[in-house]
Amino acid sequence: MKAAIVVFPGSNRDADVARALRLAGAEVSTVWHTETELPAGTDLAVLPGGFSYGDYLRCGAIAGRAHAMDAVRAHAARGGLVLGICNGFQILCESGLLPGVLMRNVNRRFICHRQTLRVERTDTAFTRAYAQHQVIDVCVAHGEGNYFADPETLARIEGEGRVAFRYCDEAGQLTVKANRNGSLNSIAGIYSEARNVLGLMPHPENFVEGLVGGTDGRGLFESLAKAA
Ligand SMILES: NC(=O)CC[C@H](N)C(=O)O
Repeated sequence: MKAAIVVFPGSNRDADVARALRLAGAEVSTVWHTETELPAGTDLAVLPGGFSYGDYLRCGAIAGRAHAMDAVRAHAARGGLVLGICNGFQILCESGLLPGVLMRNVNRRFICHRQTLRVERTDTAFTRAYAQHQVIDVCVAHGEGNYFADPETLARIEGEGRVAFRYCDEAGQLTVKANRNGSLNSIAGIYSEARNVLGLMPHPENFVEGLVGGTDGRGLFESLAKAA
C-alpha cells in the first residue's frame, strides 16, 4: 500500500496519520499542495486534519481549490482510494468529491473530546477490520463538523448505504447527547458513490497505540493497508 499525504499550509495532523499508516505497514510520502501529480503508484491519497489556509472563508474552502486537488480528483476518478480526516473531510466536500457541507457546530464553539462511533458497514476498503455496528472509541476536535445535506442528497446517501460512521453513545445508541456537533442523522463520515472516497470528522489516527489513547483507530489503517 503506497499512501500520499497532501499537506496544505495549516495542516497539522499529517505526521500523526503518517505514523498510523506506517504502523499498519503502508509506505508513506507527503505531497505539498502546489504539486500537480501524486507519486507514481499511489494507492491512497490522504487529506489530513488541521486548519488549512487558516480556515479562512470556510474550513477547507481554499484547500479544496489547490493545485494538488486536481491530482486527487483524477486519482479518485480512476478508482483510487482517498481518505479525508476532519479538515480533510471538509476539503473533500469543498472540492466536490463528497456531497454535503460541514457547517459550524450547533453550539457555535470548537469541540474537542473523546467520541464513540458506530461502524455502519464493514465491506469497504476502509472498514473490513471492524465488525458490523462495532462501537469504537476515538475523538473529535473541530469547529465546523456539523454535517448537512439537502433532503434529496441525504436520502440518496442513506439509500445507497454511504454513511460510514455515526456518532453514538457507548451502547451504540444514536442519541442527541452523543451527536454534539448537531450533524444530520448523527453522520460522522460518508463514502462517495463508488465507496473509494471516505471523509470523516473524527480522528482515528490518534488511536493506534494503547500507551497514548487507545487502539480503536487501528482498524481503519489496517483495512487500508490490506486494500491494495
Ligand atoms: N482537527 C481539524 O482538522 C479541525 C478542522 C477545522 N479546522 C475545524 O475547526 O473544523
